[in-house]
Amino acid sequence: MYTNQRINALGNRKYLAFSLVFLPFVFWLSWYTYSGNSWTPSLPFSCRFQYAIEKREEIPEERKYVDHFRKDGSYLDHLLEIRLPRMNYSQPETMNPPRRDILVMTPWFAPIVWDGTFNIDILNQQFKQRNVRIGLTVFAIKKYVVFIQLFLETAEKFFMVGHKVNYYIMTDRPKDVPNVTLAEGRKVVVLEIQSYARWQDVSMRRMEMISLFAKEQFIQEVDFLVCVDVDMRFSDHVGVEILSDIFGTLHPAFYRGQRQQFTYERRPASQAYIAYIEGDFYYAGGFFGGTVDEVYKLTNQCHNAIMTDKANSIEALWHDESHLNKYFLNHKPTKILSPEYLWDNSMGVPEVLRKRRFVAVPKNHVQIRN
Ligand SMILES: CC(=O)N[C@H]1[C@@H](OP(=O)(O)OP(=O)(O)OC[C@H]2O[C@@H](n3ccc(=O)[nH]c3=O)[C@H](O)[C@@H]2O)O[C@H](CO)[C@H](O)[C@@H]1O
Ligand SMILES: [Mn+2]
Repeated sequence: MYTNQRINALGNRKYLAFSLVFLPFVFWLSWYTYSGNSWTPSLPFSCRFQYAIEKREEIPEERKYVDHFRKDGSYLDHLLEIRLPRMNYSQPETMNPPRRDILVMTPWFAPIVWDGTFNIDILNQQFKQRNVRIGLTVFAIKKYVVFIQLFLETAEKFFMVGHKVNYYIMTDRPKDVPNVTLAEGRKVVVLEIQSYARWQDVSMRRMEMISLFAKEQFIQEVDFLVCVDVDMRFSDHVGVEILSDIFGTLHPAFYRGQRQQFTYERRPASQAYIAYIEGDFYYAGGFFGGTVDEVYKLTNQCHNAIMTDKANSIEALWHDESHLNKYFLNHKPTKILSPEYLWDNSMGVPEVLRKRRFVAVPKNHVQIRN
């Protein structure tokens, strides 16, 4: 019975004609899918490479591994190789750590960056070979434009020297952005944004602005974002040792403190609420960063939390800084910068601080904010 039916089906001329047309089509489809010569596959397996092609369009020849993949059919065979040249440096000693006076590693294995704990030559080689592009975002709204000149001049001396840098200056006064001579591979990008009446809102809205521009622009132009205050000057090396997926900085006033003393937001009604029995460190609002993806997540989430607070008529004690601290409680940073990276000379110079790399410029708060 079954056999008869099959013979009948095979003998059906309509079925045969259909197979003759359909089977070559299947062959053609598979061939183009795997060779990828003239037709871009839209099947799921190719999605991440499609994404990579779009994201990496402006990268130099040696990084276009995606094209190799499409010709040769193997992604793993074309990963970027980072190969250090022969170098002369002192050996790391397992039994003799370079610093014993400070914590250099968190319990979740994020390094804490202090002078003497890293070799910048090794790191520069690694990041140079990745052809890393860094975006430095800084806001200068209203009178704060006066800080730009010193900020940029000192950044040219100390910030990511030898690497590609975009300075993203967000301001409501684009005409007041001074002209500063920049080294090769570095540029200023002025982004005009709106201003807010209260300085607290100016400070908090940075989260919104960074997340918006991260999505629209930064993701296409840079690999890492570094987001800082503008009322600052660089006074010593700040380089690729700071880069990691997502990083924060120990606040100069609290790095020795107990968690109960941290000025976290303590009202449960706020989205930034942290209980007295919680918290690792107190992070400063004026210096954080990471990959564009991670900074987007951080700023977008902090902005949403700020908006929720606003709808509930509550404002966190230290504004964006409170929300940043809440974010880092639940999303541990993958690297932490010591207060060398955010210092205020009004706090003196403790022995533990071998370098002051990025220092607050004294300001008259009342005058500059009004
Ligand atoms: C070094 C540090 O960790 N600073 C943090 C600290 O305050 P600060 O006292 O350092 O705040 P601030 O006056 O520097 O304001 C923060 C930033 O907002 C921008 N701005 C502010 C006002 C204005 O009229 N125009 C303007 O452009 C500017 O980029 C400035 O650097 O706490 C703030 C929240 O309360 C922020 O979290 C800051 O990042
Ligand atoms: Mn500041």
